[in-house]
Amino acid sequence: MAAEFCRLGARVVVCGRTRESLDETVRRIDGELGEGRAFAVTVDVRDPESVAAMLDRAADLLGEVDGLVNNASGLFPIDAEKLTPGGFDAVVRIVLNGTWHCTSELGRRWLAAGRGGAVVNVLTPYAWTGAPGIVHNASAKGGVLAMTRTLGAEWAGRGVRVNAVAPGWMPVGGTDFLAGDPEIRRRLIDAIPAGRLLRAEETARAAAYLLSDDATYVAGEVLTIDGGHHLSKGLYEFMDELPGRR
Ligand SMILES: CCC/C=C/C(=O)SCCNC(=O)CCNC(=O)[C@H](O)C(C)(C)COP(=O)([O-])OP(=O)([O-])OC[C@H]1O[C@@H](n2cnc3c(N)ncnc32)[C@H](O)[C@@H]1OP(=O)([O-])[O-]
Ligand SMILES: NC(=O)C1=CN([C@@H]2O[C@H](COP(=O)(O)OP(=O)(O)OC[C@H]3O[C@@H](n4cnc5c(N)ncnc54)[C@H](OP(=O)(O)O)[C@@H]3O)[C@@H](O)[C@H]2O)C=CC1
Repeated sequence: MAAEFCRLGARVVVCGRTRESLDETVRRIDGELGEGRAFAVTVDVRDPESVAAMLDRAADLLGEVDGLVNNASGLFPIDAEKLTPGGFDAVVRIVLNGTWHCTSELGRRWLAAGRGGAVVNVLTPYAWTGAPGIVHNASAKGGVLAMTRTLGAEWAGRGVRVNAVAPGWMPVGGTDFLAGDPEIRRRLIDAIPAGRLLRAEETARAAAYLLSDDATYVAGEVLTIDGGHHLSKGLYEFMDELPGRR
């Protein structure tokens, strides 16, 4: 996502807890586009003080911070009845609390300065469909959906826009196992009306639209990019088999 933003002309601070992976991302962007577009700053989004320090550093590096993408997440598949309080908390603190810490800290700064800005939260369609097997992450993403709509309305009149993208399956990061398992990949693709998996650059482009001035009248909205997957064939999957189809 950072690389695609830079290709579109942005200057970007990439954040996370692991210095090496941030530096690797910056190195890749430097190699493609030249130095000075991307910078690495470590942060733990669960810690408000770490978030404030990250935003101070981002402002030093960029001059002004115009946008924020809340992308950090974590999950492990588990039956709901086996999930401990600590396990639920661990995921909610990254996804829901982390999104709040970053958004509230930067939103306050923008409002105090009397200037606008744009936030894009990274959701998934299961924020509203639910996702058996990952109740912690689905609950947290559902919370971020409510936060997106609430702040989208609360801050729209003061130039701070809060929106979200909801990507379908991308064989990257937490789901890169998809690329290596032909059977899972085939079953997924079969269920997606668009007939293929999502490319990471497509998510980045959708987020870039919401961050851009082309979206100044878009507030509290969720842009779903899943090839129709969550709509899918639903209750009527059998319709494909009826005479006259295909
Ligand atoms: C699906 C499509 C969408 C995709 C989205 C993504 O890709 S998102 C990105 C995907 N990528 C990633 O998620 C990155 C890799 N994932 C992670 O690093 C972890 O999953 C994490 C997010 C929980 C880390 O949080 P942490 O460092 O704070 O963890 P900790 O070790 O300190 O444990 C805290 C609590 O959690 C419990 N617990 C932990 N693991 C398991 C488990 N497997 N089983 C059961 N329980 C588990 C542990 O027992 C403890 O609870 P207790 O005993 O105190 O009640
Ligand atoms: N992959 C997919 O198919 C889909 C992904 N999504 C969403 O896209 C986003 C990215 O997912 P993906 O790239 O797959 O996952 P990754 O696991 O690759 O990325 C998660 C990122 O979050 C960072 N992170 C985790 N915890 C923290 C923390 N406490 N503070 C700061 N950063 C943290 C990780 O860096 P580090 O560990 O170094 O801190 C890592 O860079 C997520 O919000 C996910 O829910 C949505 C739909 C589908």
